Amino acid sequence: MKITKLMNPLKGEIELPSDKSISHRAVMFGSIAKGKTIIHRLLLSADVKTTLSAFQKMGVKMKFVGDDLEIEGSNFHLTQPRTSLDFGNSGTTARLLMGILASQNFETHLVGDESLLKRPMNRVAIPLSLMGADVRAQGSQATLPVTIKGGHLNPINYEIPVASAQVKTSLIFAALRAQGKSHFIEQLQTRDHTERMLPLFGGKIEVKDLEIKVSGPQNLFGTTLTVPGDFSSASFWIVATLIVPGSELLLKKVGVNPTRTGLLDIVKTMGAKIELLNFDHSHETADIHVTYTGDLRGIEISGELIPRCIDELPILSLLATQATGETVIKNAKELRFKESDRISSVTSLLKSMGADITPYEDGMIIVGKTDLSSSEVEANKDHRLMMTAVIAGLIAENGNNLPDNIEEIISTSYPTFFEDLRKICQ
Ligand SMILES: O=C(O)C1=C[C@@H](OP(=O)(O)O)[C@@H](O)[C@H](O)C1
Ligand SMILES: C=C(OP(=O)(O)O)C(=O)O
Repeated sequence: MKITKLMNPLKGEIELPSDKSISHRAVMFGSIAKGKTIIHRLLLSADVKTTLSAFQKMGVKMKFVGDDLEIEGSNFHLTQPRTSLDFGNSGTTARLLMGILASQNFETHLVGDESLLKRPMNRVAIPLSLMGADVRAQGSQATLPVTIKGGHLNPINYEIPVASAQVKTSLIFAALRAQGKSHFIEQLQTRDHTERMLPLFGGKIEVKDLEIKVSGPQNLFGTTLTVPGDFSSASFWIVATLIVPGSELLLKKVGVNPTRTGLLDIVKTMGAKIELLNFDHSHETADIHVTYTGDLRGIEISGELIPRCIDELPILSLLATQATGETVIKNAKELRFKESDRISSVTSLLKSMGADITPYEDGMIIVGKTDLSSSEVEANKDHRLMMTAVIAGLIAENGNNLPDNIEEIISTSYPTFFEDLRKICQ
């Protein structure tokens, strides 16, 4: 596929697809709760379909009624799947489900695609084993294929060594079924969708700054919930607006949970014109209005900001190529453990387009402003890298040549990405 340089600004509005992290959790909570859960606006991306199919294979009944998904919860009584569970490209499905499977009294074999097979699972395998689950995996990183046999769980006191919402959530799921009170400490605040959703299902959790306490065993009860628009998906259009001269977009009903919106703080500090309108407190959504100004400056992105923008760092790196001066991204080693090693994949993508970008062990330094040139983009199973390549193509002399299966890769999180792009191109 070829993406060509835009001659006109981006204009109009987009209603964002629903949030991937929240969709995964809504399906998981609905599947382990007792009774019926109704989910409005579930994201039907490849990763979320992976989560749906895993629970169906473990006996959970679900059906669509109109646009709503209705789940008949299992009350934590899942059944052993007849085949391996294939988690495809989805790290969230793999790590969170291991936390749920840790309390299930049967053995399950877990596999994934070539990208997921490389991603470390020891971050959940170690604490879940300490709680009593039997986890067998590959090598020192405990990569997939994993065999997990759950059962009786003990509570633990555990300082989570990496800033990871996936690890935190996996442990919360396990702690809900342990005999006693578990106590976790996070290194930095990561996305808190699980902590917010658990009480909606009747669960109890104590959260104070970076400390979390969960008593088990607890039962959960089905509920009705609506998934907000995905801020991470919105970030591609925010950056597109900020780099295509004359652009102006309204992004509607986007989730603006502060643990996710580091990119808003970052682009404001860089000098962007961006505002939140129509804030809806009950759903924590807002419309984001963003306007091109053209005079952005490089900044440092580090520390507590990193978990608040972890999935936005590829597209922020593109933005940095269009800002004056140096952008320094550090404390972001976690980028190396995503769908690709995002420090090296982002560096090679932007370098191939002529950017001044230097990779480091835990980040990158990008010096702008650079006129980007066209590139033959290599196929990569990383949806966020591929969306970054598309947006970069909108400003590159002669555009970008993209891999043929790019739509399929992007459907991991954003199945209507190209439809939305066409809507705002004039
Ligand atoms: O909990 C989640 O839904 C996610 C947490 C983050 O991963 P880590 O927990 O590995 O940082 C993020 O990168 C991923 O896209 C989704
Ligand atoms: C890292 C991501 O997802 P996951 O870990 O679920 O594969 C992502 O969506 O950028």
